Formats: sequence, C-alpha cells, structure tokens
Amino acid sequence: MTATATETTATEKTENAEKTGKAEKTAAEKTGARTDEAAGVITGARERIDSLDDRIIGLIQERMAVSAVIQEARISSGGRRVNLSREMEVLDHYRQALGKPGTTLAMTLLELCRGRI
Ligand SMILES: O=C(O)C(=O)C[C@]1(C(=O)O)C=C[C@@H](O)C=C1
Repeated sequence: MTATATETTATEKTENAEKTGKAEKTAAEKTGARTDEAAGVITGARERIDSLDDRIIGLIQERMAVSAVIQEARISSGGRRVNLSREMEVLDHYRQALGKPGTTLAMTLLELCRGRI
C-alpha cells in the first residue's frame, strides 16, 4: 500500500507520538492485519460497513415511526398497542430470510417499535 497525501505514515505516527507523548495506532494495529495490503482492504471495507450501518439505523428509525402510526391508530380506536398475530408474521418473515438469528433480530426490532411487553 502506498501512502497518499492524506495518510499519515507509520514513521510520521512514531514522530507524532514522540512529540505529543500519545501513541497513534498504525492501520495494521487498528485492523489486526499483518500486511499493509490487507490493512487497506479492511479499512476500505470498514468504511462501507459504517455507511451501511448508518442506513440500517435510518431504516430502523423509519420503521419505528411507521409502527407508531399503526399503534396510535389502534389505541385511539379503543384497541391494544400489541397485535400478537401480526408479530408472529413479522417474526416468521425474518426467520425465513435469515434463519434463527433472524427471529432474535425481529424480536429486538419489535421491542424498539412497541416497547417491552
Ligand atoms: O402491524 C401492527 O399492527 C403494528 O402495530 C406494528 C408492529 C410492528 O412494529 O411490526 C408493532 C406492534 C404490534 O404488536 C405488531 C406489529
């Protein structure tokens, strides 16, 4: 891996650490990779994961808002917050797509959307 203008090289990190007394980790130290090439791949892929996680969190927040609309409509009409038969459908949907851990994920999503029961 070649150092670009924006990157701090391992030598510069050592110099910075000497000046400030604070050690700055190299890419290899941050990623656990044993080569600069692998460290580059990991750093790039981690940026993609961070961006995907931001989108997933945004979608979860959107799901919470839509779920709140449903719950409010049901409660205002005299019904209950929770609808267990619908929850079974949601759990099954996630289990079919992701297997057993999908059920756990769906249970967490439902708790985020309607609180603990
Ligand atoms: O679909 C509904 O009836 C909802 O209230 C939404 C939702 C959900 O977030 O998926 C939330 C609470 C219910 O217990 C079931 C499902």
